[in-house]
Amino acid sequence: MLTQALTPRQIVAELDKYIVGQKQAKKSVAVALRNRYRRSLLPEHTQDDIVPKNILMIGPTGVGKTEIARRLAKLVGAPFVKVEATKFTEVGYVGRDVESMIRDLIETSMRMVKQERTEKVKDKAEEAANERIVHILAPSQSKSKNQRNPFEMIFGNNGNNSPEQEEPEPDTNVAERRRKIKFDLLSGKLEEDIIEIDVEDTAPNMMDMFAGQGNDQMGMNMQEMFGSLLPRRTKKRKLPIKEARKVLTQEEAGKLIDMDDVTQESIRRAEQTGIIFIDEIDKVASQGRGSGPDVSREGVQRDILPIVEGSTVMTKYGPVKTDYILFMAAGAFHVAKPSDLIPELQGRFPIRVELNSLSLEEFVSILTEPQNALTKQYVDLLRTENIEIEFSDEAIREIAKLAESVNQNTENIGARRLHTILEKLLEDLSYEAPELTLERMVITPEYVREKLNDIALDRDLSQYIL
Ligand SMILES: Nc1ncnc2c1ncn2[C@@H]1O[C@H](COP(=O)(O)OP(=O)(O)OP(=O)(O)O)[C@@H](O)[C@H]1O
Repeated sequence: MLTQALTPRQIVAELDKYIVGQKQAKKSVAVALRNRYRRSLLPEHTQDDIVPKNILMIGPTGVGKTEIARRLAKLVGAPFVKVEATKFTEVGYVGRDVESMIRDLIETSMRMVKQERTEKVKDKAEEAANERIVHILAPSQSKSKNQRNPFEMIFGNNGNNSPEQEEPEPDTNVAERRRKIKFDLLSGKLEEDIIEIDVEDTAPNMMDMFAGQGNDQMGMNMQEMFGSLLPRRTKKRKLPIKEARKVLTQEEAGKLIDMDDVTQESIRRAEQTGIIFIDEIDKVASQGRGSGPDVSREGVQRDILPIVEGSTVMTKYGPVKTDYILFMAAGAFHVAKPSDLIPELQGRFPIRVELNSLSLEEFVSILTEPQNALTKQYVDLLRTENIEIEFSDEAIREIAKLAESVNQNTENIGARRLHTILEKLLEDLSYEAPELTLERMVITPEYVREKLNDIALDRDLSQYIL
């Protein structure tokens, strides 16, 4: 993929568009990604000797760890999943469940590839869908007049094809009618007309009901395994033509896409470019040779280890090798230290980066600079109600200060605090917007104080509201 050829500097520049600060972390992930590209240029036998160097991100909550990983994946079109390591310590989880992260990755990969392929055949599929609509609106006379024997349709009629048994050509009237309908259809005249179509029935069937839970854990599914042997069930639905076209286009696209190819490409992409983000890894680090919870925490690390070291996981799409998947683990490490992880796992995450707590200045930048900055989002949303809001620079500073002080006085949740504060700040305006007649509104520091001071200064209140 072309974007993989981005230089580390270009990758950092791309990340800068969305994430404020955290220079070191951006650099490290950029290098890890570039190394992957470098590896792909090497001869195959050398490639196999080079394993990706996984990254351990250390930093408090809400400072951009997940955001960096997610943006990186998006940048290069890599399948991405995030899991919480603590999930595997929950009651009911057993060792093999850690493999679900690979199954989730392959599902993500399948979805991406399927979507891309669907996009490619979209025009053709829509054409076929239109053709089907025309045939439904103007069925051929032969079928409607003398329905063929269904057995004959399935088994043929042993070559006894006498001329009168052959399906007559649709007569010129039908052809003419179809031509006219097609013209109306394509010029958009029929969009609201109701039409009845046969759609595939996706409701669970008896096979699935008998299959129970066990198969699900293997990532298997009876319908998928035997689906092709069973007759496809359809049901009739009445829809406006514009909706029916969407359904039929999906179906037609499905016929045009080579699913074996999609599966192979998805596996390749997950294996070679996949990124798995394992959050809260510090929560499964154990201190001292404990018993009870410590044992289970160490157990989770031991379960994760083979996946990170490189192994093969069975999925319903086939075996998936984990050797070249890029793993990023993250944690606050307030109590446990990276050295409390089992040594083998420490060795698999040789790149360590620290992410800093965000400063007041950084809060100001987060509010205004990223392409999807929070204040821009609210401006866009309220514009749909014909209200142009504008945040004065001082108001932004006031919001940032409030966020910082609430973080200090309650729990420090980093930039996430900006989300809750802004939501509260604009709550009344968002509620009243449809009835307001103003066209422009400037959010001033006074407005911020008026809306938020009472809550922000009251520790108990802000714990619940902000
Ligand atoms: N440096 C940053 N620049 C821009 N936005 C940020 C930054 N840090 C955090 N955010 C915003 O805060 C939200 C939470 O950040 P993120 O999910 O990256 O937290 P995290 O560090 O991974 O914490 P956790 O480990 O608790 O998930 C994101 O949705 C993002 O919008």
